[in-house]
Amino acid sequence: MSYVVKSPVSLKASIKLPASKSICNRALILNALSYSPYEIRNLSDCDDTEVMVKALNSNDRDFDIKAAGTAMRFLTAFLSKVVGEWTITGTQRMKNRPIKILVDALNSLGARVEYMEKEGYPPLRIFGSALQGGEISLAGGVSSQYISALLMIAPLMEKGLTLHLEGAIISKPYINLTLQLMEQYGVKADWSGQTIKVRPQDYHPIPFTVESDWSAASYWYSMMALSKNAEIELLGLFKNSLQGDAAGAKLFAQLGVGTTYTDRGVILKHNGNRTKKLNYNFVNEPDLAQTFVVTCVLLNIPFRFTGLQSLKIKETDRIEALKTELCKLGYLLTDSNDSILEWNGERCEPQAHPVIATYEDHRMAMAFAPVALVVPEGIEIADPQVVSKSYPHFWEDLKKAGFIIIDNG
Ligand SMILES: O=C(O)C1=C[C@@H](OP(=O)(O)O)[C@@H](O)[C@H](O)C1
Ligand SMILES: C=C(OP(=O)(O)O)C(=O)O
Repeated sequence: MSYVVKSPVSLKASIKLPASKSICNRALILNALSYSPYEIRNLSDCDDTEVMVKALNSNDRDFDIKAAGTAMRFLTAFLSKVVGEWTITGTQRMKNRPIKILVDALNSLGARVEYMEKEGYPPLRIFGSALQGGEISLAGGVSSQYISALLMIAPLMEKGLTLHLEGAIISKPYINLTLQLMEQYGVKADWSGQTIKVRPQDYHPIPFTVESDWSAASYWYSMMALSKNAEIELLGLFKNSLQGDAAGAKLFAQLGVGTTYTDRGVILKHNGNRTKKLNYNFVNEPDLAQTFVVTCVLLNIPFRFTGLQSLKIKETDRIEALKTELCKLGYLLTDSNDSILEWNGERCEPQAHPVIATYEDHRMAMAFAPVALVVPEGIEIADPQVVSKSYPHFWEDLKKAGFIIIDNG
């Protein structure tokens, strides 16, 4: 299946963005750990949140969390402290996304988690029991989700938890997000340098409403950056967001998009600024990298993006995927050190009728959709349904904004 996406005559939209799946999936765990009587408001209907809701509400012992990294990591930790025997699996790709650092950590804190197939990867068999906790060291440079997963169950461990993070810490804002939400549910932690400490404490339930997703907002910022005339309002976003990807607004100011905050969201306007080259370290906002790579080449702005080391173990190897798909459009990117992606303006022969492959990665589909604004015949995107991982209504929202979307079967 593929969609051909064509530019609107004029791009005008007021969009209710999906709720942040990162916040939803933390709030679901914290609601469960606090035995909350409250239903979370504005919960996303995206796949990654639906698999969490289903797992937490079911009487099953075997869970399939599909492609959701957060659900795999958070539930592995959560289930290891719920008495019983559980299994957890996911898509073929999930079976190749590493989880050893988390499993080793849990096992040394008193849990029993075993591999069912390949050592170091899902699926897992989990024998849940009360956890002792204590003091451990773990690498901070592979995925922050391991750290968030441990932190959320930490106050319920007998001795609490002291985590010494080794080496560089990637995706820090997501660890902050976890700690801030834990604090809203009444649990305090201390983070100083490379060490995070959580004493034994109880969670306290609260009514909770989820903010809109700043990562999803980035695709609309990209469309604004690529349009001559556009009016875009995004609802449910806040300036003082808990989400690290809110940093995208500042970065897009260098690509010509200004942000005005209102009491119901943001309004995007052209600000007349456009940098000649963009250098940025995405270590804190890895999910924004694809948006900026595609937007920059289309604006003819050379870039050097560093801090991309986690992109290789996400929904797909995003560095390879970006290079391959942009080559189809005539842009030659180079990568180095497994963590740097650059474009110095080099071009290659574009394909006559490119079809953008999406590699089961929602962000490949969404980052490439704005290409429609610069290519008169539009852009064909394969397997467009992948967006349901985080933004199920993405294509409907594009239609509302005036895009023409043709289902090519
Ligand atoms: O904790 C989270 O909600 C997330 C953390 C990040 O992953 P890594 O920590 O693996 O970089 C991010 O890429 C992912 O989309 C969501
Ligand atoms: C990396 C992502 O998700 P996850 O790791 O939770 O599967 C993402 O949404 O870009």
